[in-house]
Amino acid sequence: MIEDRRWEGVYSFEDSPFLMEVLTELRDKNTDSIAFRKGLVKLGRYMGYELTKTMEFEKIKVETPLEETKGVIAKDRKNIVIITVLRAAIPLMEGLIKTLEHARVGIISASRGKPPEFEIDVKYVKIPEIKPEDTVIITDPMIATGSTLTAVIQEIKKYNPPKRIVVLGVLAAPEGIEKIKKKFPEVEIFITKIDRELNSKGYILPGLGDAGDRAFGEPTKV
Ligand SMILES: O=P(O)(O)OC[C@H]1O[C@H](OP(=O)(O)OP(=O)(O)O)[C@H](O)[C@@H]1O
Ligand SMILES: O=c1cc[nH]c(=O)[nH]1
Ligand SMILES: [Mg+2]
Repeated sequence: MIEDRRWEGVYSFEDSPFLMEVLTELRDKNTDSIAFRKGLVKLGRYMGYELTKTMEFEKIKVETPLEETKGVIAKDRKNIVIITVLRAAIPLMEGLIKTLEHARVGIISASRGKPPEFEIDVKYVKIPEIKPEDTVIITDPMIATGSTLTAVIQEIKKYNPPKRIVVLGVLAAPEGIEKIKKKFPEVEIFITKIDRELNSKGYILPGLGDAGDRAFGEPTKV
């Protein structure tokens, strides 16, 4: 995990050969949706484990069948709310919850409109109670313009303030991170890799394409 020099509280995982290998598979246009979803599950699981390194653990004593020794007990790990942003975050959440098994899960649907406005349509919000000791992990694989996450964070701010708000994703464009950190400086971002830029249609370059479509197929218009 490396803190990016451009912002405070923004971490990438370019130092992890395992994550870079999974990301390479996700980027490959020949990766089908089964392998793509599996890749997202793997990333979620591993990044959930990495996130525990930033959490509070308490030292305790433990009795083995032979003698007493020192141990630890997770505090923060038991106070987690994962917010899944539909659609593409579903496999990422599936992986995350394997490492953070105590988490309560909220769902938000947010779909991004056409350029240049990229209007965000939030239609479905089901969030469990948020307590002051909670870490809220918003999971969405792509931070492009940052408009979706801005709308999602605004939605979460309507609830009780948690101890931490953390964003966990796969790829981000610098523009998107800049937008979120400017509006919500307290929000921490953990992202597999920060890419170069956005194209005129708001896609991340080099990116991996449309994460929702690659995981679940292109939606049909009726
Ligand atoms: O930072 P932004 O510019 O707002 O873009 C990022 C959003 O775009 C994608 O969702 P999309 O709207 O394509 O929905 P989908 O997951 O259903 O495909 C992605 O999963 C993010 O939520
Ligand atoms: O590159 C991008 C940008 C937004 N949403 C995606 O799924 N991919
Ligand atoms: Mg999409």
